[in-house]
Amino acid sequence: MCKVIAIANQKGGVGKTTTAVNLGIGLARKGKKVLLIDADPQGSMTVSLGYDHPDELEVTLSTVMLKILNDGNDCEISVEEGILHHAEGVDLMPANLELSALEVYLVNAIARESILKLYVNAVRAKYDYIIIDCMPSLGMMTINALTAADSVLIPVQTAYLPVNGLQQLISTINKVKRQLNRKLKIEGIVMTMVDFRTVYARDIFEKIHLTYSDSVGTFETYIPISVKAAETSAEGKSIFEHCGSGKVAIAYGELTKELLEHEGE
Ligand SMILES: Nc1ncnc2c1ncn2[C@@H]1O[C@H](COP(=O)(O)OP(=O)(O)OP(=O)(O)O)[C@@H](O)[C@H]1O
Ligand SMILES: [Mg+2]
Repeated sequence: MCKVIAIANQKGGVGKTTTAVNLGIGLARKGKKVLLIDADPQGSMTVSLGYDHPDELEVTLSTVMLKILNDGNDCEISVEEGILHHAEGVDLMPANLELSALEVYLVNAIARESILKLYVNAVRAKYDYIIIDCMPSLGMMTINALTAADSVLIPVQTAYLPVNGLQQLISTINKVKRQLNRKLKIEGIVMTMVDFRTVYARDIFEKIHLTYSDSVGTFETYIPISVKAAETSAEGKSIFEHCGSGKVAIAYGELTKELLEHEGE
């Protein structure tokens, strides 16, 4: 059975892409077959896996989504089309700027929220996990990701208390759940870039736990701040390859285990 997880938060720079890449590769290191889907026109996931010029890629997520939009249910999707195979054992459906044009196009399309889901359904039999890296907005691409997903994992940066933003995200998730995807679950909040040297970090950390651990769920594992994490995206590697003994690699290893425990594995 394949599980599809969207990594979402409309706030920018909270660690969505870093979490999607390292959780995906963490799962692959545990023997799982993993597809990473870059659903952000910035192509950060594509670049951080070492594909430095996403605009030169011939087939990307926007190519396959456009095909589905044009052909509807008659569309034949080849499971290999556009897929890149990364050296660390994950597959990637890349993205580039064309995805923002597609997002505009989606607004007037029939079944506009379910286009990514049709793609995911066509390829999911091949994988144990599909992880979708969302863009920092609650626009049509993120709605597509939430509609295609079984669960959503929410990275939250502990630099400030993100109450309003989180409420808005949770209410969007609930709306998608009511109207488009009844089975959507919240996998939990993961706190990222945690820096207990700052005055407020522990305070915010505890407040988030207190406020959300029952209602939404929070992961026990948190991701500490480290320059090593920032370096990996420039290297096209995971944190496990870049600095396997460091605290961020250990944390992403723990996060992977915690996620597998959700499945009872
Ligand atoms: N644990 C960490 N410690 C230090 N820096 C980190 C850590 N995790 C991520 N970063 C860095 O913080 C920046 C933002 O991270 P990332 O790109 O993963 O966030 P994002 O939520 O995907 O951003 P966007 O909203 O633009 O898509 C990047 O430069 C990344 O390398
Ligand atoms: Mg990102």
